[in-house]
Amino acid sequence: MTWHAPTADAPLDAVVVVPGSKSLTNRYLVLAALAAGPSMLRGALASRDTELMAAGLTALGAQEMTWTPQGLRAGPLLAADGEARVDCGLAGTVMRFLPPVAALTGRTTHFDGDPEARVRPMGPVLAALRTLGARVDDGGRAALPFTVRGPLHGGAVDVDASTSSQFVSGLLLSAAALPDGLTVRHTGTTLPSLPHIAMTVEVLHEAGVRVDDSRPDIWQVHPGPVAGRDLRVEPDLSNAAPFLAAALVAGGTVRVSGWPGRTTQPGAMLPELLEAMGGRAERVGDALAVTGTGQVHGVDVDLRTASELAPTVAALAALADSPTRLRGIGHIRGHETDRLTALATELTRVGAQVEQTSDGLVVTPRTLHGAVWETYRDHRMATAGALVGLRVPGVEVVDVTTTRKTLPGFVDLWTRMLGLEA
Ligand SMILES: O=C(O)C1=C[C@@H](OP(=O)(O)O)[C@@H](O)[C@H](O)C1
Ligand SMILES: C=C(OP(=O)(O)O)C(=O)O
Repeated sequence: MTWHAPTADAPLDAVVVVPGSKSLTNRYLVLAALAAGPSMLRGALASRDTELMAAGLTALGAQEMTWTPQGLRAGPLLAADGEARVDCGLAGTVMRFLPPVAALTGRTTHFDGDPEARVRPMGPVLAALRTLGARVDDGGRAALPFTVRGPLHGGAVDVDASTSSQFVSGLLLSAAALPDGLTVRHTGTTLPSLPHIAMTVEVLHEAGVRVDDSRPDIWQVHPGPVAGRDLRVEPDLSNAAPFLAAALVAGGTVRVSGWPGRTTQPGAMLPELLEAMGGRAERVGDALAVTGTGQVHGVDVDLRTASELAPTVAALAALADSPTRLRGIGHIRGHETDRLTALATELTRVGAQVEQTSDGLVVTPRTLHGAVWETYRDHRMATAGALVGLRVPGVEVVDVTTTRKTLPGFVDLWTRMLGLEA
């Protein structure tokens, strides 16, 4: 089934309310399960990735995971017997954050996920768990499916997180529950997505956990209780990206409400990035408003701290008036799909000239034409196709419902932004 991406036939004038952040919701859920008392996550994201996280924590013994109109009520883990099973779907946060939690419970836990998840990198997490005393059976594949059994002792562990910052975040999130705490040292030459590690440190601090991150590439989590919390989840700024980018393509203004004044989300980079590509970004009340003219400029940008934005920026680049170079994102070959190949293939199919480099893409705009846009079960490939379709008639996005990974209401929000009936 394909979705006919609508073109924008007039400048935009829209307010978009984007649901809660996937990265924050799933961190808060893990900490809620490790806390001593109940938590309430107001504005939590309800999507496939967060539902899988809640279900995984329930399988591991979480007392409560209840969606209410106000948000998600989450209760701590209780001791439970027997073997547990966790379905990771295609969620990096579930497959990297839950194995340490499973090891803490001492139960044998079987992890698996979608076929596409079985090629996502897991080796450094599994090696770290073994170093810390857990038994891991992965059949030598260093990938899903695998079985984990605790106990887990703390201390210190080295991890090469050059293919995903989530290896570090996953270990840190569980570390306060270890009797000795845990010091994690990154040993690789590059480290992507530093803001996501800062996000992990920040949510730990907010839950009363002491973390020392004063040395580069080393994080020390002290043992201690995790506080149950009543909190509000920020909107997902990475999901806001294609909507704000739409203003550059179609002209007019798109406002995303509830934009945080300060945030660890990589979407913090969007105002500067969209300005470099030809927009104007300003705060209006609690919103970020982006205004465009319909003319998009190419950029040369290192996206290693914000690689989730790469599909949006690559789609914009194909509609620009000059070439774009994206750097620092070799690791996104291990995201939901090999995103460098997927973006190069689909942008080439609609007529752009795209070269893959070792750590990114060079996109040279050409006259584009409609085509079937494959999405490879990748939510951000679907939203990138929608963005190209704003300008290019006849873009047919395959399996647009893949957006339910983090944004189940995508098609509704997109058509409403265009002033069309949802
Ligand atoms: O910790 C997180 O919530 C995330 C970290 C990043 O992963 P990588 O470091 O693998 O890019 C990001 O791309 C992903 O979407 C979410
Ligand atoms: C890379 C992403 O997801 P995940 O959390 O599955 O790694 C993403 O959402 O762009």
